[in-house]
Amino acid sequence: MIKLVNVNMNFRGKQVLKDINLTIEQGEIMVIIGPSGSGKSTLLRLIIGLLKPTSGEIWVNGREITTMTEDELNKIRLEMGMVFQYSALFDSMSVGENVAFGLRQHTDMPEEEIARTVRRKLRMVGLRGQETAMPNELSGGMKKRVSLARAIAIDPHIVLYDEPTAGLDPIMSNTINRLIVSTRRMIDATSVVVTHDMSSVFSIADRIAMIYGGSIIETGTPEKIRQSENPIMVKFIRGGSAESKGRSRV
Ligand SMILES: Nc1ncnc2c1ncn2[C@@H]1O[C@H](COP(=O)(O)OP(=O)(O)OP(=O)(O)O)[C@@H](O)[C@H]1O
Repeated sequence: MIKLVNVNMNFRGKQVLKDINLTIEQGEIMVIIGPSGSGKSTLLRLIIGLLKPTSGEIWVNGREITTMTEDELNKIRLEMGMVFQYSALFDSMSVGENVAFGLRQHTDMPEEEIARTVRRKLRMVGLRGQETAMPNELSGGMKKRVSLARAIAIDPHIVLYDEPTAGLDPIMSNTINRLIVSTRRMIDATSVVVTHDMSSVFSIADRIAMIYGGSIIETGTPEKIRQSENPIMVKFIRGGSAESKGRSRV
């Protein structure tokens, strides 16, 4: 479970997140939406402990992380996997080495077991047998899938996704969305997904939180959000769809 209590974040005096209160239950897929610059990525970086809030508490699986040392945070991060916006694979390493990276860095798992785990995780994301491929031989969607396999290699309790379908065509976006849902089912992970892509939002979310100007203006199930009468939300849902269609043609 993830819980943010009265979280404020300022960058050089500019308030980027204002009094955020948000609870994400164990096993839930929470999708964070909001316009560009509203503070979505900042929220993810706070949850993974890359940023410390100006004030407020952040609880991850029952522990308050804002007062932790870097060593303590590194341990907590082992319970989290992150899928970065641009996949962030190591280009000089093969697919298998990318997926194995965290296991080699943070566990003393024997090589045979690492190889078995890598094989299993690649199978989960539909990339069976791609261990020796290099990232530059892969399409954007395949890179995203490798990035997901790497994020879940150490069986995290929490998976964070930053714009997982950005730049992908609608078919590959659907594949990634199905993987987000099946990953939650397979490893019972709590998932936080930041996205602009409104078609993804409604197909994967258990709940949606809308950030606007640094504040959460509405939280609820997809049905509740669809029926929202908040003019900002109504406008965003319509505009967001148009934006995601435009982007997917690129
Ligand atoms: N390290 C930083 N230093 C100063 N300002 C920052 C920093 N990180 C983010 N900001 C500012 O905080 C605001 C929110 O940024 P953030 O990246 O969280 O928004 P976002 O909702 O994820 O936007 P996008 O959808 O465009 O990725 C922006 O005005 C940004 O310029």
